[in-house]
Amino acid sequence: MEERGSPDGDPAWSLEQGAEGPETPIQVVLRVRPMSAAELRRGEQSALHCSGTRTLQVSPPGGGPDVAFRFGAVLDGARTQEDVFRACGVRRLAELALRGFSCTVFTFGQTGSGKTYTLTGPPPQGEGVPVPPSLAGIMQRTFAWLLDRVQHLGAPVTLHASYLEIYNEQVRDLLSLGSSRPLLVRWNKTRGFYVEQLRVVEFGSLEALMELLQMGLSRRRSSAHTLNQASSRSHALLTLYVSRPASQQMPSVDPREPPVGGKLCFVDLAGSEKVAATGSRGELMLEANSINRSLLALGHCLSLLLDPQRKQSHIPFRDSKLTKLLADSLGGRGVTLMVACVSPSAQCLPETLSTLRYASRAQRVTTRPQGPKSPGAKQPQHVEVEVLQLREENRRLRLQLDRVDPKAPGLHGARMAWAQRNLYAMLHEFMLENERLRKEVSQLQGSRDLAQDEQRVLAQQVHELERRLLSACSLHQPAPAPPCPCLMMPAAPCHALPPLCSCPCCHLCPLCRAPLTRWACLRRECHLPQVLDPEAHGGMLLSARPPPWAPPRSPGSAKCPKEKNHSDWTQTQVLAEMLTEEEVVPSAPPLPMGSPSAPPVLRDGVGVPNLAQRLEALRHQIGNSLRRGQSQPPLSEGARSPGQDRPPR
Ligand SMILES: Nc1ncnc2c1ncn2[C@@H]1O[C@H](COP(=O)(O)OP(=O)(O)OP(=O)(O)O)[C@@H](O)[C@H]1O
Repeated sequence: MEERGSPDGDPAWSLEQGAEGPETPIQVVLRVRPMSAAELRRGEQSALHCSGTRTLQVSPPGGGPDVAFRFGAVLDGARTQEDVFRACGVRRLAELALRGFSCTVFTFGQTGSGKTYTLTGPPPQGEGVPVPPSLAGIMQRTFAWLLDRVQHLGAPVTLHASYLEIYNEQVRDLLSLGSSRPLLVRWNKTRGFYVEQLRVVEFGSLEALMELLQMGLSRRRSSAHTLNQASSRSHALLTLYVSRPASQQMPSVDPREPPVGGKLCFVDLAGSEKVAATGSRGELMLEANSINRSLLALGHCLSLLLDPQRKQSHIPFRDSKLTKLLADSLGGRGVTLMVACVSPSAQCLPETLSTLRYASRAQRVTTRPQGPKSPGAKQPQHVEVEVLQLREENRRLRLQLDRVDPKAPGLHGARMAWAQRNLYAMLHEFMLENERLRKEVSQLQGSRDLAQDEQRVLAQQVHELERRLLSACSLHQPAPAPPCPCLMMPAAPCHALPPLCSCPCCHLCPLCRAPLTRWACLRRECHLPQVLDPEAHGGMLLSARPPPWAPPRSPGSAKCPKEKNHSDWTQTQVLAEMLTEEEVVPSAPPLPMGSPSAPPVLRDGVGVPNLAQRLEALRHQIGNSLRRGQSQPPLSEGARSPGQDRPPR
């Protein structure tokens, strides 16, 4: 069977070419499982007929017109696990994950329709009885393909995995080392919704990954009921994180966070069930109610996502843990594939029709896949917009809460308690998030203000030192001083008066290109006449020249790179960047506070020591030139005595 979504001719493949791709619909593949032994025993008839590779024909048992449904691919009961793997195009998703996209495969359908079978294959038939490789599901096949691909990539790739289940609206870690207690679902601006303290395990081989899968599968809740002997009672999410070396991506801000990079998530949803049909009682019934409620919330989000106007505003992803964790896959920046599973039996037709409608709706939902982004890329304004949106949602939730009238008909007993518990929990969680965001915004603003203050102080110091340097130089300068050919400083300090050359632009001698020792050209005598030739340089005024700390001209260039006036050069950002040779990021964490007289210190301790050293060098130079000025006799008439015109210290 041909693989869908192959790179050639598939518009979705162009995703990899841009940071944010076009609107991409959720891909839906429909799988009809074969009649089960029990269904055959009961003599049930098939109500489904696959006509072609993309259309499913539904024939109601009592006659009546057929109904047709079209999907990306329709696979009948004769299709093997390998056919399904190929038809779903999961290799394409894995490839996209390797390129930094966030991809999701989820199975959906009634209980007993074959979701778990499709994703992970049948359960082992006994202790130590291995499942034949031909029955391996989409997950094992994708794992094998991915690890093989990584091996042949020729570039280092790091792989991590996490595995969780949502059982009775509580998140549990299926890979936890100790006892598994419920984990909180949180939200932040870089990760969206995420599970706090979820164990993320690094693995390097297919065997290690298979072990993690088996560990999770064996811990996942399952029970027997009328329609399925091994029915999953929870939604399970296994996520693979693919990260490339630091040179190809930004590192994660928090070492406890999973690495930033591509993601491939497999979601095995618990099946919807009619409690009357499955005969669930007690705990089974509670589980069934919880499963149905979260699937209802998922369906509600899908319906709203279909409405372009609603999509822009509020989608109630917070209504359940499942919708929170699938928010990005459904309405966000992920690439998503849904495998809808149905039973062919006419007895299951109402549930099958419900699945088909659900799946039809899902394939009209679009996402905007987006490549990897730096975690710190968001600007404070974006955070503020998010805070505003969250406040609006907060207000809506309060309204919802107010509307829960204890005397309202139909809202009493357990339902009432459930509604209140959930709304209060949601509200509480939401307010905590809001509070965190507010703190973050004010921290960002504080750090930006500090950085600006700091840049102002540095600019003033450099300006002052520059002034002192120029005034010190003028003490020994023969009048009139011909300008230096490099146009960065008067010529006299550069070549005529050794060893006074202090022009930082002359790392190479502009005439002979020889490296300058102590910033003075060793062969200055031989080209002194050229230097002193007034034709060799444009008559640039000192006030129009960049200050001494301006960057050197590119070797071989006859002109200064770009003429800037003095105020341009003292623009604080430009200044700090040139001196430290790195970008000054206004949103970096706040600076440590120092005494006002202490030399300025930039964040991370990298830039400013550099800057401070340069300032120190400038100070040193001024001192030297002053000392020389004091010890030398006046060079010409009209030259002032050093004591007379000593620059302030
Ligand atoms: N394509 C198939 N070929 C053969 N057997 C299948 C197929 N699909 C499902 N089955 C069998 O049907 C039964 C139910 O399948 P499965 O447990 O995967 O359903 P499910 O949708 O995950 O159910 P639940 O939601 O209750 O967990 C299992 O015994 C499984 O082996």
